[in-house]
Amino acid sequence: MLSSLRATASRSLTRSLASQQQRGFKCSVLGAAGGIGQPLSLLLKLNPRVTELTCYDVAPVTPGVAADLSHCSSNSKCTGYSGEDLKKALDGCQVVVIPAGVPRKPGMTRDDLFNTNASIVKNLVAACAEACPKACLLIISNPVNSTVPIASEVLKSKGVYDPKKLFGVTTLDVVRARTFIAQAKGLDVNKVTIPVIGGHAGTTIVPLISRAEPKVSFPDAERDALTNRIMFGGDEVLKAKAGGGSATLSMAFAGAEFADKVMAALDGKTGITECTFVESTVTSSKFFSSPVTLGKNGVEQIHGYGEVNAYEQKLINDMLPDLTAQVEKGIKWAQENK
Ligand SMILES: NC(=O)C1=CN([C@@H]2O[C@H](COP(=O)(O)OP(=O)(O)OC[C@H]3O[C@@H](n4cnc5c(N)ncnc54)[C@H](O)[C@@H]3O)[C@@H](O)[C@H]2O)C=CC1
Ligand SMILES: O=C([O-])CC(=O)C(=O)O
Repeated sequence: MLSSLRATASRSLTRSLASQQQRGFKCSVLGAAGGIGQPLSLLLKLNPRVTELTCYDVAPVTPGVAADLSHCSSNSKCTGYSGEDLKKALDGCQVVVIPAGVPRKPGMTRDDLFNTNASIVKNLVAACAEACPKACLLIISNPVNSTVPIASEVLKSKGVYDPKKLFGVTTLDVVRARTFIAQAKGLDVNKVTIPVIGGHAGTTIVPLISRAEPKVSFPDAERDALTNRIMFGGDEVLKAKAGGGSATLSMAFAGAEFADKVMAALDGKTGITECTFVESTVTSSKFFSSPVTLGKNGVEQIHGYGEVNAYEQKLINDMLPDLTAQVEKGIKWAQENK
């Protein structure tokens, strides 16, 4: 009798421990040998939600990058692929993060990258459509305002577009806003939240400082300077690197953070809301970044940007034509380059 009670108790303990266990994810980084790709792959290799990581890049060093990562003593397998082996890297992936493509040089806008990066993103997303059509795709390659619409068109043409699973990664804008506000007000950065909406290029990046938590306020000149610094944070790094590339380490941090949130939500964790650039009806732009609740199937609910002050509303109104044009440029290019 006692031993049967013990067996029942042990079975129920095992079941309850199993239910607490995290689901494991197979992830891929495309562009994994690059300035963002390498530190991003490292952070994903160390993420306990990741059980398998594949690294793909056109650079022949990529299997070596993966061999290097595979020696890290975390509970995930890591393999590397280059050249023709893209589909092998993507096979069975649930999450694919794409930082492949050329970065800016000083004096360039993100839109100047369009001609090169549009076809890189198109080809990589086409391979995802064939090898892992149900994966969540997290696009980092610039210009995000156009590459995400391009990705949507490619997925549509392959008959596998699920708008709930396509994300433009705008997390770096939020990371910068949190950091700069925490520095300005002497706050713990881990307790600062702020929505940053719109797109991911210059003035299309709109931080809603009036909605930061904890509440903060600035004299107008300081608010203007802070807003400008968040909008042009990428240029600050570009200038500081003086021809040596754009933001890589902070982007890897932001990309790994966003990928972790997506995986946590896929795994059933509730209440995760992040700003991300998705197909949207919040404004007249077909794609827009606003707070999005993530769930078991990717996007669960797209929230409006809520109440904003007159200053922020003007920033939104002023940039919407540019954002819309950049989105439409991506859609048109993809439709003409099937
Ligand atoms: N969304 C965001 O917030 C941010 C986006 N970016 C963007 O991320 C992209 C990558 O930046 P970095 O890592 O600094 O550049 P990088 O030049 O250091 O690395 C890019 C990598 O992509 C690889 N690549 C090129 N074509 C490829 C293809 N067809 N398939 C697979 N891999 C390919 C290259 O071999 C290289 O290793 C740029 O477009 C940059 O503008 C950068 C920072 C922030
Ligand atoms: O500025 C760039 O070109 C890279 C980028 O998107 C950023 O750092 O926000």
